Amino acid sequence: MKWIHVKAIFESNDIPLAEELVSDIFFGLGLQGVVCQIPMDAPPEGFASDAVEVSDETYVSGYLPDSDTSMEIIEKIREKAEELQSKSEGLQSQSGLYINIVIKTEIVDQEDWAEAWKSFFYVTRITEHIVVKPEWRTFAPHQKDIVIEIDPGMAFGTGTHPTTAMCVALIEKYLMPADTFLDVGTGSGILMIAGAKLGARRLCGIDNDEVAVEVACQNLEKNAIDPDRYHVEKNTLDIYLAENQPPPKFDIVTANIISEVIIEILGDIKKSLSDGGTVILSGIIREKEGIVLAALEEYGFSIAEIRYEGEWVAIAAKL
Ligand SMILES: C[S@@+](CC[C@H](N)C(=O)[O-])C[C@H]1O[C@@H](n2cnc3c(N)ncnc32)[C@H](O)[C@@H]1O
Repeated sequence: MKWIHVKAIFESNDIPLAEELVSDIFFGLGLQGVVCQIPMDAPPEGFASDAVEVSDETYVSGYLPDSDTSMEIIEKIREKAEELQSKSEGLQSQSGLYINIVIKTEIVDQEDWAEAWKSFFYVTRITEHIVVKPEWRTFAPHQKDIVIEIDPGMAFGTGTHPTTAMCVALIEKYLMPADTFLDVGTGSGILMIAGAKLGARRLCGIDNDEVAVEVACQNLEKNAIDPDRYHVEKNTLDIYLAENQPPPKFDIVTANIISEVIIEILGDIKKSLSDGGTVILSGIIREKEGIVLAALEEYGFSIAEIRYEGEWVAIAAKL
C-alpha cells in the first residue's frame, strides 16, 4: 500500500498558535501520524542527540492513504491553508498573527511509511515530570521523571497534541493514588498509561475503533502495566454501561473527544463517575467551550479548572 506524506512548512510570528491552527487542518481532514516540528538548536539536558530533531524548518506533517480521494483531501488542505493565510493577513492588524504556509507532498510505500512516521516522532516532556518517549528513541530520565513509552501506530495519542498533553497534566493533578480510572476514546492508550504510572488502582479504556484498542493494549504491555489492573475494549460508553450492571463507578473519567461527542455522552459519563469523582474533558475548541460548560452545569457538575493551549480547551469538573 502507498501513502502520501503531506508536509505543511510554515513561518509565523506566533509559532504555537500557528502550529495549532495548521495541525487542526491535518487532524480535521483525518491525516494519520500527525507530528509538529519546531526547530531547536541543541537537545535539552538529559535528551540524547537522537531524542529530538535539530532542524531549521517549522512544520506539521502527516500521512494519507494513497486512494481515489487523496488528491481531493490534499486540495482541501491547500484551500484551508490559503484561507488561514489570508485570514491572518486580515487579522494582522487585530491579532498580530502572521503565517505563511507551503504544502509539500511525497508518495511513500507501506514500509517506508512505518519507518518515515517514526523518524518524525521525538521525545516530548509534556509536564514537569512526565515525558513521552517513542520506544525507538533514547532518553535519560531525571530521578522524578515518569516516562510513557509509546508507539501510537495508526491510533491517535502521541502526547505531542495539546489536547492529550493538557489531559495528562490534569490527570497528574487530580488523580489520587488507588483511584479507579476510565478513559473514553483511549486511542493509543496514552492517558491510561499516565493514569497507571500515577498510581490508579484499576483502569478501563474504551474506544469505538478496533485498531485503537489493539494499539492501546500493546502500549500498556510495553509500559509493563500489570494486565490484572486494566481492561480495554471496543465499545461506546452507553453500551458499556448497559452491558455492565450495575454500572461500574470510576473516580476519574477522561474523554479527549470532540465537543459534540462529549456533550452526547455526558449523561453516561455522569453515571460512570463516583460521588466526588472528577471528569477531565479535552478536544474542545474555544468556540465550543460555552456549550460544553453549559452541558456540565445542566448535569450538575462544578468546574474545578479550565486550561487553554492555542485554540484548545481542557476542563476538569467534579460531581
Ligand atoms: C482525539 S483521540 C484521543 C486519544 C487519546 N485518549 C489521547 O488523549 O490522546 C479520540 C479517540 O476517541 C475515539 N472515539 C471517538 N468517538 C468515540 C465514541 N463515541 N466512543 C468511544 N470512542 C470514541 C476515537 O476512535 C479516538 O481513538
